[in-house]
Amino acid sequence: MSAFLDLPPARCAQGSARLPGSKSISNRVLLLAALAEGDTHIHDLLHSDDVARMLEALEALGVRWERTGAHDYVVHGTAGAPFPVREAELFLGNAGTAFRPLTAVLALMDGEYRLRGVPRMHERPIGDLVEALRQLGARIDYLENEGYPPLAIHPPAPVSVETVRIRGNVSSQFLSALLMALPLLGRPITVEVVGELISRPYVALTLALMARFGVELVERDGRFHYDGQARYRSPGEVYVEGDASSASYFLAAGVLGGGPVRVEGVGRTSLQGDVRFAEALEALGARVAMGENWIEASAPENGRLRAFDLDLNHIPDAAMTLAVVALFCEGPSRLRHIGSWRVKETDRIAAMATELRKLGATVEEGPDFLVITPPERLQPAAIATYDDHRMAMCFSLAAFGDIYVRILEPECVNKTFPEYWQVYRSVVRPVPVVAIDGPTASGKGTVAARLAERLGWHYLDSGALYRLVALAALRRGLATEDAAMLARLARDLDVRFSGDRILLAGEDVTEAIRTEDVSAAASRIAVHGTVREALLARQRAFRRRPGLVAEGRDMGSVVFPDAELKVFLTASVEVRAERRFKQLIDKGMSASIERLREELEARDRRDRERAIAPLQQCPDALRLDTSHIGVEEAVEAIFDWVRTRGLA
Ligand SMILES: Nc1ncnc2c1ncn2[C@@H]1O[C@H](COP(=O)(O)OP(=O)(O)OP(=O)(O)O)[C@@H](O)[C@H]1O
Ligand SMILES: Nc1ccn([C@H]2C[C@H](O)[C@@H](COP(=O)(O)O)O2)c(=O)n1
Repeated sequence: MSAFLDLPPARCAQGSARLPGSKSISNRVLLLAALAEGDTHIHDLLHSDDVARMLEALEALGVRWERTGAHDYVVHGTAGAPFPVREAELFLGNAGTAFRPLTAVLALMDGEYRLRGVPRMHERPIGDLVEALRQLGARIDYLENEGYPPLAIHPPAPVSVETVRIRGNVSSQFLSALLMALPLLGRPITVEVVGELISRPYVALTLALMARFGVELVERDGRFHYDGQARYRSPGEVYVEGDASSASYFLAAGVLGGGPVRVEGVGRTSLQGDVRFAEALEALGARVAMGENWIEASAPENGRLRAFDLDLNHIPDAAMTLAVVALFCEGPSRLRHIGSWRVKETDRIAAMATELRKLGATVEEGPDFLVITPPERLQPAAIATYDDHRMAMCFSLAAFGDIYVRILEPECVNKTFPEYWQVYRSVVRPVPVVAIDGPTASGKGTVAARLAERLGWHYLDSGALYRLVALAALRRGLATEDAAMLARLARDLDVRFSGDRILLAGEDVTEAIRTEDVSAAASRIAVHGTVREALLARQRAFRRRPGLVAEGRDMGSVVFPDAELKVFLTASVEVRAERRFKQLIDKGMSASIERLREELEARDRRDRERAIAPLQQCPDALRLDTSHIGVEEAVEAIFDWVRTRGLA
C-alpha cells in the first residue's frame, strides 16, 4: 500500500467516466439472488473490497456462485431454504451493506453464525436492527460491546408477532436489512418505522430490487406490509447500474474544471437516490444535463458557484462531495441533516471538518451539520483519509484550488472504486508544466522566461531559491556543510518574487544573488537533501493556472516528474563560458574567461555528481543544444514542442 499520492493542481476537467457498478445494488442483488429460486446472471457487478466480502460470505455459507466474465457472475439461488452451511464464522471487513443484511437473513435461518469486521465496523452501531430482529424471535448476542458487532447468531425461537418496530434515525440500512429478510418468515408481517427515517432513497432502492426478485411490499403511512405469500424468484438477468455516489466526484470535477464531464452508467432512470446530487449542483449554478443512462455537468455560465444551505438527508454519501465543492463557492455554505455521517466508515463530520481546516477553510461543526467558509486561497495539505474511500475521493477535488493535494493512504478507494485514480487522471488535466533543465549558462533562465511570457504562463527560476539560501547563509556566516541549519534557513526564508525583482525579507536582492560567490555557495548547499526537501513545496507552489515554465537542474526528474514537456537545454562549455564572460563584462565587471570556464566546469561537476537530484537528462526529455542558435530560435523550438503536444 502506498503511503500517499500527490495530486498536482488541476487545470480543467473534461471527458467521460464509465462508472463502476453500484456498491449498494451489487451487494443487495447478490443477497437477493442467493435467497431466490433459480439462477441469477448478474452483469456489471462492482469489483471492490465490500463486494468481495459479500461474495466470500456467500461462499462460506454454501451458496454457489461463479464468475462468468470480467464483471459477470451467476448465483445459484437457494429458493428461500436455509443456507447450506449451518455453522460459520464470517469476516465482513467494514462493509455495512454486507454486515447488516446478512445479520438479518442469518438471524432468521436455523444456524450458528459469528459475524465480525474490522475495528471500525465494531464501532458502528447495530442495536436498532438486533432489537427489531429479536421481536421476530432472533437470538443474537453481542460478543464485545452491547449494541455493536461482533455478533453471535443462534437459531431463532418461534414467535408469532404481527408487527415489528424498528428505528430509522441512525441508519436506513437497518430497515433495508429487515425488509429483505421478511420473506424468510413465510407469514404476513408488518414493519413499522418508529420516529424519523433517514436516507429514504436507499429504502426505495431496496424495495425496487426486492420487487425485481418477485417480492413487492406494500408501503402505507410509514409501515411496510409483507403478505406472507411472495417468494424471491430470480428475474434471470440483472444489470447493475453505475454507482451514483461515485458519479458525484466526476460531476463535481466537471463543475470545478469547466467541463463538460459526462458520467456513464447512471441517469434519469436510475434507482439510486444519489443521482439527485445533480440537482444540488444545479442549485449552485452548475449546468447539468441528463439522459437515460448518463449525466453531464459543466461550470456555471458565469463561472461563479453560489454558496448553499441544503438539507442533504436524501443523499448522505454524495453530500460529502458537496462539502469539498463548498471550498469553491462564494461565501459560507451549510450542509444540514447529515447526522448519519457520524456512524459511517469514520465519523465523517469530524473527519471532514479536520481536513477542510487543513486546506484553510473555516468550519463550524455541529451534531448533524457543517458550515464551511472557504479561505481566500486554499493552502496545500496532506489529507488524512481515515480508511474511508469517500474522504479520499472527494478531497481529490481540492486540486482545483491551484494547489498540490497529498492524499494519505490512497488505496482506501478500493472499498468501492479500485480504479478511481486512473479514471480521475483520464478526466482531470493537471496544470501543465514545461520543465527545462540544463547546466550553468546554457540559457535556461533566458529561454524559460521568454517562453513563459509568450505562453502567458508562470515562470519559476528554481536556481534563484538556492541562491537566496546561499546569500542568507553567507550573510549569517553559516558553513555550506551545515545541512540542518541550511534546511531550517531554506524553510523559513522570507522570499517574494515581484515581477522581475526578488525580495529577501523585503530587501531587493535581484543582483546580489547573481555574484560568483553566491553561485559557488548555491551549488555547494544544493548537495544537501534536507535543503532540497525544504525548497520542494516552495517550487511546486509556482504551478498555477494556466501553466508553468520551470527551469533548473531537477525540474523534470524530481520537482515536476509529471511535466508535460521536459527539455534538456545545453551548450558546449566554451560557448557557455563565453556567454558568462559577456554577461559580466556587460555589467561592467572584470572577468577572466579561463577562470570562468574552470568555475563553470567545477559547478557542472558538482551538480552532475551529487548523490541527490543530480543534473542529468531525463530519459523522456528532449535535448536542445543552443551552442549555435540564438535565444529566439531556442524559444521558437520549445514553443513548437509545446504546440505539438497540444499544451497551448
Ligand atoms: N542561444 C542562447 N540561448 C540562451 N541564452 C543565450 C543564447 N545565446 C546567448 N545567450 C545568453 O547566455 C547568457 C546566459 O544565459 P542564462 O543566464 O539564461 O543561462 P542559465 O542556464 O540560466 O544559467 P544559470 O544556470 O547559471 O542561471 C545570457 O546572457 C543569455 O542571453
Ligand atoms: N533545480 C535546481 C536549481 C539550481 N540548483 C543549484 C545548482 C546551481 O549551481 C545553483 C544555482 O542555480 P542557477 O541559478 O545557476 O540555475 O543552484 C539546483 O541544484 N537545482
